[in-house]
Amino acid sequence: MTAPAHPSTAPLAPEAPLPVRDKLAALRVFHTGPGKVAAAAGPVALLTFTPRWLIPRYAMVCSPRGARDVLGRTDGAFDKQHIVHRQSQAFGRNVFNLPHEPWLGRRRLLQPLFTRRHVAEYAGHMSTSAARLADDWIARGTVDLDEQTRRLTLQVIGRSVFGLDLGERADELGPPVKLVLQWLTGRSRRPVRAPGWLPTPARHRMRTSLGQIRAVIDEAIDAARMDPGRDAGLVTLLLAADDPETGVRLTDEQIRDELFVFLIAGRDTTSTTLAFSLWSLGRDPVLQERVAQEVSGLGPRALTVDDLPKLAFTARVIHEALRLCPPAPIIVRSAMQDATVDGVRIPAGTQVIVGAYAMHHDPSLWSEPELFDPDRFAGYRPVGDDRWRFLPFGAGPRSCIGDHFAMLETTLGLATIIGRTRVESLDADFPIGLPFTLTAGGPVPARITSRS
Ligand code: HEM
Repeated sequence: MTAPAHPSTAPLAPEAPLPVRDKLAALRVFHTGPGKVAAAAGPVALLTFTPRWLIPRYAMVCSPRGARDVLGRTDGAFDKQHIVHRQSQAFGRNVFNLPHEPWLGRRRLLQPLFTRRHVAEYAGHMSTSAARLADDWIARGTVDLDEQTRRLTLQVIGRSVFGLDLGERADELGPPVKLVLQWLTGRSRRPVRAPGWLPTPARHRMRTSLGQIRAVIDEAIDAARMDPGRDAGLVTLLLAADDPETGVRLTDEQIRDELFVFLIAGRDTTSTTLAFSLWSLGRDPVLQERVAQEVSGLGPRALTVDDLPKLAFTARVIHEALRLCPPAPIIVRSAMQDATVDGVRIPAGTQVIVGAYAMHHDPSLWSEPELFDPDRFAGYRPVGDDRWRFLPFGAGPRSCIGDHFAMLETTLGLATIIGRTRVESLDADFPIGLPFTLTAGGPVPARITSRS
């Protein structure tokens, strides 16, 4: 896309007319914060603090045009230099956190591994795992959808990405993954912190967790290298991948860093989407019946990637879950130069927050935004600015590389579970928690019965 009007001709974005306390709260409560700033100051607003040398200036962007002007830039004008990206480099430099220049080649190398065709090759494990889990739920009677979908997605990532049957170890990996995410959230929400060399208990716990995760990753790389012919998932493709322009391959350390981010970026996001979808259907028997009927039309067998075109309503349920409960409620960048965003100027050095959750809940962009209505996505083919109002996977050059993988997993997972079970949500609210990605903040209890 072309760059918007030159920033020197645009007026400076307005400062949000809010007390410091409310500005800080808007930064800490990732999902609803940007919407509150937009209500007070309009779709693009600055949050300036003193002292300026200690706390950077922020901008909140909550309009589709604003999102386009930030996320659509292909020249690195809004780069991944935000504190969250720098902090996450403690876990390695990967396609998620690399700045623009080194990112270009890395994404070029990885992109072919995430096309629909490739994903279909290594990501077919969802139905089997989901069917096993659903039968276990029926035996239990009552389950916590949050805990259970986290287990499921870790199992599936274990098989599809690492080529490992994690079995019981999937449960063991849950706590270290959670701790690493919590550490990252804590660091990015606190502008003032202990110096890097200080051995705090939190750092010690984080390093231990990191070691546990890395041990599994190393095991996956070794196993794939020893037996390249086996069904070893994405890791096998990573070992063989090269940059289509330069022919350069990834080093073992780079492969390890990429696998790490696939685990961190792909686990809680997909599990929350599944948990929220199941909870929503568990509150609405009519919608749930429509999913069940769609699945029963396919016959009593394990679902495969070829069934996706026939699971259109199930996919709409997933989209609606991603709208109401986007696992990435905000998308953050740093302005590397002065830039025009939705007609106003954002100065270089500003930390920019695009409010995806705020736009997904904006009544001027969606009718009855709080209503769970999957049919709003029937025939949804957004064009022009409209396509920037729905950002579950981000947008522009740095949009989610795992979007096909995530849609495949969640659609097959939801269809398989609803095809076998009736879900009745026992709580009227879905508890929102915020450890980095938007996840459930507590148990999501549901009563499960068999459909057969
Ligand atoms: C429902 C599931 C998922 C959601 C909602 C989601 C959401 C997102 C979003 C919003 C971004 C853009 C972040 C930004 O612009 O700063 C992103 C980037 C990314 N996601 Fe996902 N994601 C999901 C699943 C996955 C999976 C399964 C994987 C890997 C297997 C993955 C890997 C990544 C990576 C590597 C990036 C960085 C891409 C880049 O900067 O080039 N995600 N994701």
